[in-house]
Amino acid sequence: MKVLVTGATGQLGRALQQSAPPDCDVTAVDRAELDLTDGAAVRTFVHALKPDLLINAAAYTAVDRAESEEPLAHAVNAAAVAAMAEALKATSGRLVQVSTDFVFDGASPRAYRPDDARNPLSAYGRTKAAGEDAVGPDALIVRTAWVHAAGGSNFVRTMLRLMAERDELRVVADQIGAPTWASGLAATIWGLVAKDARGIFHHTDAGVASWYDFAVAIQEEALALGMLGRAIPVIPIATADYPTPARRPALSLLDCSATRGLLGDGTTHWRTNLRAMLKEEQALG
Ligand SMILES: NC(=O)C1=CN([C@@H]2O[C@H](COP(=O)(O)OP(=O)(O)OC[C@H]3O[C@@H](n4cnc5c(N)ncnc54)[C@H](OP(=O)(O)O)[C@@H]3O)[C@@H](O)[C@H]2O)C=CC1
Ligand SMILES: Cc1cn([C@H]2C[C@H](O)[C@@H](COP(=O)(O)OP(=O)(O)O[C@H]3O[C@@H](C)C(=O)[C@@H](O)[C@H]3O)O2)c(=O)[nH]c1=O
Ligand SMILES: [Mg+2]
Repeated sequence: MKVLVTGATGQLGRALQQSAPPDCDVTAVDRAELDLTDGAAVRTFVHALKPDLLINAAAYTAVDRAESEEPLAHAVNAAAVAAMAEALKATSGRLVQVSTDFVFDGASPRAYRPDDARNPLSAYGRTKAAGEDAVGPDALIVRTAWVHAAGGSNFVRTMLRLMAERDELRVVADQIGAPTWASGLAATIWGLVAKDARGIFHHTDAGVASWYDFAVAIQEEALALGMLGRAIPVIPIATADYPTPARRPALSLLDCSATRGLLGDGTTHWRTNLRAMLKEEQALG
């Protein structure tokens, strides 16, 4: 099977390349090879390669910056997806689109199911919701949340940097979600592809955390691995005390039971995967 992966240098793009099944012939493209803001280039590329499958792991992921760059975020997160869908319709290829918990408003008292109503609070969330709407009838959409990978741009590496630089950290304790290791997400995407799944599926690591809980765990695990020299106080705060340009959901857990049911497997707790990610991060040096 011929597979095109976009976002080759991103967290998920890398993980997808590392875990591609042997029967998949993967072409992975970065921004220099295919700029997603150029819709004509996207269509031309797909028409030339004629992939059986396109996994779109590229996205504009700077949540706060998107508030002042929504047209650019929309071009990458939605218009490019429409161009992919249009070209794949002509070449009879399938599309896998990756989306986010930030399409929800976080006001639900329970974990979001795939068919729950969306109500994004941020420009990033709006552009990702528009991307979901652009995929065409036969696509697979995989929503995930709080993704991290060694070497990537993520909360874990931000915390490691700040914990080395500062004498204390204040982290919001009233935004609840589920951290997710890119490697497990990639395995789930390949598993859903193998099952020829269509429609919307959810994948996060098992368990629940606030960003504050996540930060505390990051410090504890990094200290245990010798990645930090000393412990600093990590102080739980309210969202109101950490103003950001983008609004974020308060409770954005994703109900992953349909995915687990289809794949017949379980997920690993986020803390176990955090430890695995940190070991890889340490090995990168
Ligand atoms: N990170 C997270 O916490 C979450 C991510 N998601 C979704 O998962 C998917 C994968 O995210 P993740 O791997 O973490 O994201 P990353 O930010 O790690 O990677 C995004 C990739 O997209 C590329 N990209 C951005 N703009 C363009 C462009 N104009 N043309 C071509 N490539 C471009 C980036 O290239 P470059 O390096 O050159 O900028 C980068 O390789 C995305 O759909 C994201 O929305 C969902 C939930 C949580
Ligand atoms: C650095 C820092 C952040 N925070 C807060 C801000 C925010 O509410 C929360 C997380 O911050 P970040 O900016 O790292 O996370 P953010 O980039 O918003 O993460 C999101 O990215 C997009 C791509 C997604 O799709 C989401 O699932 C989610 O992973 O932590 C603190 O409270 N203290 C701090 O020192
Ligand atoms: Mg971020």
